[in-house]
Amino acid sequence: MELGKGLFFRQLFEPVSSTYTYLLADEKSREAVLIDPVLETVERDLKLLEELGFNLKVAVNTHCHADHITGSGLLKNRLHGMKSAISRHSGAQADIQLSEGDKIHFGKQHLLVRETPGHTNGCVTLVTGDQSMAFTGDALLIRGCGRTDFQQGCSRKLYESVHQKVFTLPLQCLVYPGHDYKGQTASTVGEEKRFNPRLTKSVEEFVDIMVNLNLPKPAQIDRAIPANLADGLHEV
Ligand SMILES: N[C@@H](CCC(=O)N[C@@H](CSS)C(=O)NCC(=O)O)C(=O)O
Ligand SMILES: [Fe+2]
Repeated sequence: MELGKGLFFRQLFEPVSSTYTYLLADEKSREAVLIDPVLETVERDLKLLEELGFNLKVAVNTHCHADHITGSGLLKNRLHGMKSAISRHSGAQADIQLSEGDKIHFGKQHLLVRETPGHTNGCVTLVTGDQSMAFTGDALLIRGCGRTDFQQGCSRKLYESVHQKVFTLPLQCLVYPGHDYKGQTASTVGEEKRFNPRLTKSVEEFVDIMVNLNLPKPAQIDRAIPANLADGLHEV
């Protein structure tokens, strides 16, 4: 999809962990950013970058993932000069440690970092310069949100993050999550403010919903977290 002001955008999917990877690029300079690349789909992403003539500057992880190994480390090994990025609160290694208000530049475009802890301490939401798109990682999912029962999860913190840092964006801002398990691809801030079954509730009701989710552990958690703390380069 080519958007206004020369921003290229593509949503990519990894079916085993139901993870979305996002490719954004500046049409003119050909500089690109990948959000949440997955180890198993690195070859696909490299091929696409080469076919489209993009130069990957940064691979950014929205948080230290528990359900899949990031592709950022392998991409770094394959692409000279590319840098990895993650929140400084994540405890994970990366070339760039992100903080609230930081900008990730690619050509004339940028992504603004909004810290949205709660699913993990180091979760960030990345917002395009024109506030038309927000990449929410696992903080806000479509009609859902990230679980808060491991990795320093805190339901009250997550509720506050989403209300203060995502729901304050323009209503028409598109929401692109880190995962979807039901075949949904995107939402908007306005839709989630009206229809999200968890985050439209009071904070007390939200905490109660989250305590009672009773989700099984992600299948890959025991290998994914140690690997992702090392930028996806440590295998156990
Ligand atoms: N079954 C999947 C893991 C599903 C899961 O726990 N997803 C996380 C995001 S990945 S850390 C989550 O927060 N889910 C919230 C929800 O309400 O589903 C697997 O084995 O990988
Ligand atoms: Fe997660």
